[in-house]
Amino acid sequence: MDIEKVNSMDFGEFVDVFGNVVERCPLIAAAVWSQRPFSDLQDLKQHFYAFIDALPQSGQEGILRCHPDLAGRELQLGTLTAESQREQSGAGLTSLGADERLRLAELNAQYRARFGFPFVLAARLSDRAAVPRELARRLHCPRAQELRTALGEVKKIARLRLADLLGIDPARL
Ligand SMILES: NC(=O)NC1=NC(=O)NC1=O
Repeated sequence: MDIEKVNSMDFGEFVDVFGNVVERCPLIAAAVWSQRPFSDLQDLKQHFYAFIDALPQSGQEGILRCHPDLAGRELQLGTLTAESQREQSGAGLTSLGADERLRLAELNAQYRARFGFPFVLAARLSDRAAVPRELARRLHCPRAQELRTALGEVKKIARLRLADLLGIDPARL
């Protein structure tokens, strides 16, 4: 998909296509649509990032809270979005042993208890061994730093999802 096609989309089509670039936050795509026309595909991505960066902290934390836990209840219940299901299974999180799943659940609970939002990481850039390691490491970070780190992961997820939707290599975004 090229930038002319993106710029030609009406509101409904744009949100249908890009509404889950940020997990369960179609409002972001709705807001980005009003910024068209985009000069190129990188500019489109930058507008998603700029919206996230411009939010007050409460809004940024709200974005994190829209993310399902890694290897959590939604994965067990099969209620993940298609993108999240692909990302989590791609990281091997659908084939964890009971002890691995329990350890992740415990770490996720500790993380959420400490920060008040869920642990977010770009699962496609990680794997079943790295996820608990990263979670355990980030659990001890200062809150302000951890919020920045988590939003950075949201942007990585968004870039990979955008690249999929546009049919291009993520390195080009
Ligand atoms: N809590 C999370 O990090 N969730 C997720 N990361 C991904 O890459 N996909 C998800 O659903």
